[in-house]
Amino acid sequence: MTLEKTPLAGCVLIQPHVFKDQRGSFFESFNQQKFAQLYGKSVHFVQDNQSISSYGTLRGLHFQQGEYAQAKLVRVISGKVLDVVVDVRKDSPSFGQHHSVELSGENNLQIFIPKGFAHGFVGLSEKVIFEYKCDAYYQPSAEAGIRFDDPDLNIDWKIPSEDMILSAKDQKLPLFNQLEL
Ligand SMILES: Cc1cn([C@H]2C[C@H](O)[C@@H](COP(=O)(O)OP(=O)(O)O[C@H]3O[C@H](C)C(=O)[C@H](O)[C@H]3O)O2)c(=O)[nH]c1=O
Repeated sequence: MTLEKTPLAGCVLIQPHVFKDQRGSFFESFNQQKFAQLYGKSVHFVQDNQSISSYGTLRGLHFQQGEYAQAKLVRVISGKVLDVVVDVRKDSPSFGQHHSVELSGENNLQIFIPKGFAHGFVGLSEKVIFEYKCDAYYQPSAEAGIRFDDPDLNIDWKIPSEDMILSAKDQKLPLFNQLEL
């Protein structure tokens, strides 16, 4: 397992070590002790989520606020996404900046997203099975979000807008400069 920093403080990429043999492959998708040794801080996840999306499905940008803020460890079990995180920590040097990375069932790459980030992804393959761990429980009353096409963020989602599939909720999310953080 190796860890690589991103330009956003606290947000890191994790590359598990994949064991391959004549049967196929194996890797530890999460190991609390190894994570803490590499990251320098422990994390205690309490909820695992899975979503299945078709090509063009864009989920996000979402985050939970206050005491319900979630750190997440996200990965793609099969398929491919462009995963995007936005730093919404007002006191952060990278406040308002975003980082995107391709996660896939092929590269097994994971991204650890600390509390204080909005998160979203768009499906780049025909079908995506997406799995992520959260260190705080789902709390609908604490949900917040940013419109995917926010002009200040200017995120390149890599697919034509006419291919995008969004929930009614996500289509009505506020712009970044309308957030009360
Ligand atoms: C997030 C969540 C949702 N739900 C229920 C609420 C809805 O009835 C249904 C679908 O929820 P939603 O449309 O918010 O699902 P996504 O658009 O995939 O939301 C996720 O999208 C981005 C990528 C994230 O990082 C967030 O963790 C999460 O907000 O599942 C639950 O019961 N528990 C949960 O933890």
